[in-house]
Amino acid sequence: MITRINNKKSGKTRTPYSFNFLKDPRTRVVVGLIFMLFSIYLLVSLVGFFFTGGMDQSLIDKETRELMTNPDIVVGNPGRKLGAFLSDLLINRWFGVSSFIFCYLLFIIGLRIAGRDIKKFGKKIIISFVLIIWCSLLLGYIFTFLPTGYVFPGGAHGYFVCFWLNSFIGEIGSFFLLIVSFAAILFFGFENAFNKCVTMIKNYFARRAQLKEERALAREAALARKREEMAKTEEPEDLQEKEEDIDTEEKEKLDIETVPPVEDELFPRHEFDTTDPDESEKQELHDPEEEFTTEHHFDLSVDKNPENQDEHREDTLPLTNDDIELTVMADKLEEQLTKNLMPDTEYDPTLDLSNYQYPPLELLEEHSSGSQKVTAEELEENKNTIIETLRHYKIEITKIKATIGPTVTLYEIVPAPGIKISKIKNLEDDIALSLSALGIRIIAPIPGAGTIGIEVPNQNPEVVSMRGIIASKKFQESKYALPVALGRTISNEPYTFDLAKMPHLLVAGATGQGKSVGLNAIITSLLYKKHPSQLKFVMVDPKKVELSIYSVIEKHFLAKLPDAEEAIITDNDKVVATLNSLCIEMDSRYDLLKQAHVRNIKEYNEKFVKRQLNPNNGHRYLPYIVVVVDEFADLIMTAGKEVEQPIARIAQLARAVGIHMIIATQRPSTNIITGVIKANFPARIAFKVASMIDSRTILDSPGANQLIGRGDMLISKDSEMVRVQCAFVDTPEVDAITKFIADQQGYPEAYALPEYVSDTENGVSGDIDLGVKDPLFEEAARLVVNTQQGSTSSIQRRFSIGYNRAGRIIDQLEAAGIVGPFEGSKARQVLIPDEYSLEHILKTVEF
Ligand SMILES: Nc1ncnc2c1ncn2[C@@H]1O[C@H](COP(=O)(O)OP(=O)(O)OP(=O)(O)O)[C@@H](O)[C@H]1O
Repeated sequence: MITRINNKKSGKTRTPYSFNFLKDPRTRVVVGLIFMLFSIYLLVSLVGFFFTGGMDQSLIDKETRELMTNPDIVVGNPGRKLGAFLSDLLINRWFGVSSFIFCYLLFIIGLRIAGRDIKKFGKKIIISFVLIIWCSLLLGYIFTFLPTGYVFPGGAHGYFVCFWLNSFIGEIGSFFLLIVSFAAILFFGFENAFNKCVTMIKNYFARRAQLKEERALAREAALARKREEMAKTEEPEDLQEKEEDIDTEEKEKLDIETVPPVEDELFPRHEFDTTDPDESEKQELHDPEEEFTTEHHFDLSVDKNPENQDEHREDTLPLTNDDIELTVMADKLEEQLTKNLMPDTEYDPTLDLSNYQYPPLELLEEHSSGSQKVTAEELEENKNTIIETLRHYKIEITKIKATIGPTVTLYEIVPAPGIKISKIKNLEDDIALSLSALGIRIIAPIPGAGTIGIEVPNQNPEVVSMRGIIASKKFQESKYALPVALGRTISNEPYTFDLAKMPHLLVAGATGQGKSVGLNAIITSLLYKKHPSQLKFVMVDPKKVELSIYSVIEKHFLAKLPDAEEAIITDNDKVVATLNSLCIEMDSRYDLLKQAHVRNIKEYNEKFVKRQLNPNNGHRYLPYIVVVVDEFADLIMTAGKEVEQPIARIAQLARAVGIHMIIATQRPSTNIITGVIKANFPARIAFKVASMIDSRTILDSPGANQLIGRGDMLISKDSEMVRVQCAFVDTPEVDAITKFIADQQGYPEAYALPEYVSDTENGVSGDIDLGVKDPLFEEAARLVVNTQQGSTSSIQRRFSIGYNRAGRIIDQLEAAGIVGPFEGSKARQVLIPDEYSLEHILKTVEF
């Protein structure tokens, strides 16, 4: 075996050294042992030198040959002649006291030869030599000013080099050189320790400053309480006098500073679900609520009980009862503070991808239909036909007004007094026949207008370009959480809405009527307005072709299961797992909201951005999640209840936590759009459907069957129905947008949804394989040590993983000796005090 080490002199070229003769492991062990024993022998001799060196001096000064051969010469060093000789050589003539490092060097070389793997062996050797030289210089420098006996602490090397240095750059110059070289050794040789020291010092000062403020605050609070109590018990006339007494007395004693009142946000109150054993574990260990309660119900008279005082004495200096309590309170505050020390600046979720560019408008095309506008003749003709047809049925009208839309023109009529509205409504088909046009829709009356509307399709419908809608002021200036620009209304107004308010969408339409274009319009408008950190899509596409176009933006905008290969889900089994995983995500988001005492994702994220929520407690910035299911019918047919249930659950609950669903189907029959689904999707979009029954299924009213197709749609929400011409966005445009996004830097991977283990898999997972280290093991270990909380649920929440996996990680942490065993309702004990010790364990832990 040929091993190479760094050449110590140049540090650049590598000189081979051969352990060929050590090929036999037995030889290696023996030689290694010799080195180690010799290092111990040397250590004993060096130590002995300090006791016997003076006496031995005259003996070893004799000629070496005589010293070695004459057995009558007896030296006092425990290593006898050789020991005395080597100690004198190393300490006095070479490097002084720092020669002790040679013992260490020999020992680790011995270990290495014996076959023990020593981490960073080369670095250790180099650092040892550098330290030998540096310590020798330091001692040489110090002892140029101090008298020495028979020992030169810096050795001849230290003495002579310093002597020369002092003459060359002076004592002060030498001093600075030593300091600088020491810092360099620390920095290059002990980089981790150096950085740790710097951060520790910084943290220490930051903590002290804040602690001082909080201590003063706590004292002030206690004082105020005492005053209050006094006010209750003392006679009014004595009160003022007493207060003054307390003020001066206590202030002198406690050195009170006036500080602003505590803000609740600094210590967010956490609530825990006591039904979850892990949560109660956590509660026992670090329940901020409990700490709060302790602070607020703090009563100076409580601890008159000597038993309680004893309890407190463990961590306080028992001066007076008041002092005991104040110190306990201050300690609790300190504990809180260490957990809550966070930077002052607001958290910027977009910072990870701060160079992200939103897609420019130029990627969209202008689908101009040129001269295809409604002509005056067409208007006049339609107007006359309507009047004549109605007259034919003895319906007189007093006024008619036309509003030209992109696909249809709305003729609003005001019937003569006494004409029943239902009569006109019943003539719908006759009027359609007279106008010889498909897609006539009569709105009787137009809500709020007091008129009757007749929508007549234009001979040359206009294509509404997505570009114009996205460019519209209404969309650009919208402040919606999830802004969607969908098309133009009958009066040519851009139609926009906030998906977050819908909160879910059901989209139906017969094949080829514009459903896919509609979905693309919704998705692209979101892509135009949202940063990747704010929005994630979960895309389900059983048809495998409709949404695949978005696969390239996986690392920017898509979310998927941790083990999924494709971000666009096409497999029905995966859909079930994904929907259930979304339910877990929903539940964990609810937990977070509950802990943060907010009602919805908007408030939660606002609080998080203001750094009022501590990421160490599992808090994280929550992106909105939009689930798009294209062809829901396929799913229901194959997976039935398995998909219906989670969809219904998400639809019922997910609004507050920012999960929204858009499900589309071309078969709006009642066995697909079931009562449960319908009840939970109040907002619905219908493209043209085949029959009135279909229209009723989707909209609860007829009308969708009378649409003219090609993006003509009815949107029903809040019991209001709007006819909108969907904006047209062509596949090449979507391609350009996704490519523009995909070409930019994204996250390392798609947004990971929590792992979902189905019940059937659960059965198997009983025998957890502890032999394979979980990929999250190290990160979880750091989390546990940093927060000093060993609970499964915090791991589950922090990494958005399933309970089983989090449990397996906790078991592995226990096996590695990082957390203690399961203790029922109590939290597991964290056995490692700090990250530094942890890193050491992580290097050595083996599975
Ligand atoms: N908003 C629109 N404006 C103009 N033309 C449109 C619009 N929407 C759709 N079309 C036309 O209709 C065609 C079919 O649209 P689309 O692919 O969206 O139908 P679909 O309902 O998704 O059909 P399928 O269910 O079979 O996928 C498009 O290729 C386009 O020519």
